[in-house]
Amino acid sequence: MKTVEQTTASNTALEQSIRTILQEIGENPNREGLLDTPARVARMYREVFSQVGVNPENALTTTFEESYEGSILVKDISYFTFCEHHLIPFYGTAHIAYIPNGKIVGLSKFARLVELTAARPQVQERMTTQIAEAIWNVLKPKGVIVSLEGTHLCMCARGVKKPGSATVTIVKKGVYAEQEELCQEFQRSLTR
Ligand SMILES: Nc1nc2c(ncn2[C@@H]2O[C@H](COP(=O)(O)OP(=O)(O)OP(=O)(O)O)[C@@H](O)[C@H]2O)c(=O)[nH]1
Ligand SMILES: [Zn+2]
Repeated sequence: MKTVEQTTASNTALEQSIRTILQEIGENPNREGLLDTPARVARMYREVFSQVGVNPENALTTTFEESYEGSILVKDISYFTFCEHHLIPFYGTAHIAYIPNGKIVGLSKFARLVELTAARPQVQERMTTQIAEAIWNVLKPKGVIVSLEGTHLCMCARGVKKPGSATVTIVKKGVYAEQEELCQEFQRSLTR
């Protein structure tokens, strides 16, 4: 846990770094429109990177015993995160399905899990894996499948400039890795 003095010092260091970036791109950080920008961007970074180093499993602390034998799908969970290569957003939707093995979790916790993995510099593959592994480790289900659709601004707004391109990642564990028909059922549910 950081002390107030340490937090203030690192806030100041973050603000100073942002001021330096403004100077280095040829801007005048002292002009009126930019005066509050370093503090504002520092606040934003603290917000959007608030879960750096936090274990994704922390989102799944409350579980319930339940003998449900079917699959559970929570789809279209929107997310915003930041590409760790360029520190600009990628965003999209997450779809999560699992087949429990005596233990379930509140539905909102999947959205919390997505939020927790999103609030840090990310790559889409690792975010997908972190979500799947947290569910696999905590609920010990028969199977879990996680799919993320992502639009990467680093591919749209700069570099190759390909707006409209989308990236899909899928991680399967347990029976989803073994039984193709379960994956097909998952895919069909997404298109309904
Ligand atoms: N695999 C993967 N790559 C990503 C993700 N987000 C961004 N990238 C890619 O990260 C790569 C970084 O490549 P570099 O060659 O080091 O950086 P760059 O010169 O800016 O690359 P360009 O984007 O091709 O201009 C780029 O190809 C991005 O498209 C992600 O979530 N997963
Ligand atoms: Zn990027």
